[in-house]
Amino acid sequence: MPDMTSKTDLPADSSTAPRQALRICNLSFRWDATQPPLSYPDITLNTGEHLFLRGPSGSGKSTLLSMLSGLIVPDSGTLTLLGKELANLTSGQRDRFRADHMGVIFQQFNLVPYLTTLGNVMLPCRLSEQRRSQAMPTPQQEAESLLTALGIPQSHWHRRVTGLSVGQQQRVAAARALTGAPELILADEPTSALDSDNRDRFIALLLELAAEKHSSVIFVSHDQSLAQRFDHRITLEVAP
Ligand SMILES: Nc1ncnc2c1ncn2[C@@H]1O[C@H](COP(=O)(O)OP(=O)(O)OP(=O)(O)O)[C@@H](O)[C@H]1O
Repeated sequence: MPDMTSKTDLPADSSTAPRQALRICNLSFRWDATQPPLSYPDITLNTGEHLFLRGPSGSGKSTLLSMLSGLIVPDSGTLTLLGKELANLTSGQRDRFRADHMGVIFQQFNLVPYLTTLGNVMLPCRLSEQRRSQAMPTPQQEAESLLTALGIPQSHWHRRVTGLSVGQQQRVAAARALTGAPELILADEPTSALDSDNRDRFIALLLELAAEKHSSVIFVSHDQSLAQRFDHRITLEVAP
């Protein structure tokens, strides 16, 4: 695997930050001892800011999201989320931290097929007391208002989520990520199944709803045309 270099327009540090959502310093990760490590630029992201992360296939975007969500731990460097150094937490504590503070939108949505649309959106509130207490005014009412904002007709709310179209499932996954106002939203290529009109509408809504909830968004995509919508942009590169 080739070395990776990266370009960023972010400051490496910001001592005047109101509150840091994310700070990455000298971060690297190696999947395999025979390969050179993936290394990352230093990043500081304040609460409520959003970051667009792009780069070619193999440049390490998904690996970074796996580190951010606490599924894997860095080999070196530090990764601090909401003031907590993730490497100092046990794997159980990282799972709890993820449930309490992160909404994740995967490329394949990862919706629970036997639950209804509403059941999927309310799931984070079943798994986290903190998310439940932040769902306003109640988990169900918040889920309904998110689904309305994201254009999912009421007639679909009590149906199994697998009966919805791909574009609708994508928006359900966004509603689930936003419910209970997590401080961080991680979105991995969430618009790959959408045409350009729907994609633009989806991103505008995602950023608007995240702003209402004061959530920071880290959005991964290959699609350069989306970059201007975000406060900050990072490009990861695979060196030749
Ligand atoms: N589970 C894994 N085991 C071993 N190597 C892995 C694993 N996941 C990723 N890699 C390797 O790490 C490197 C970065 O992969 P990663 O999936 O993070 O890149 P990416 O930028 O997200 O790519 P894509 O845009 O294709 O999703 C690649 O060389 C890949 O082969």
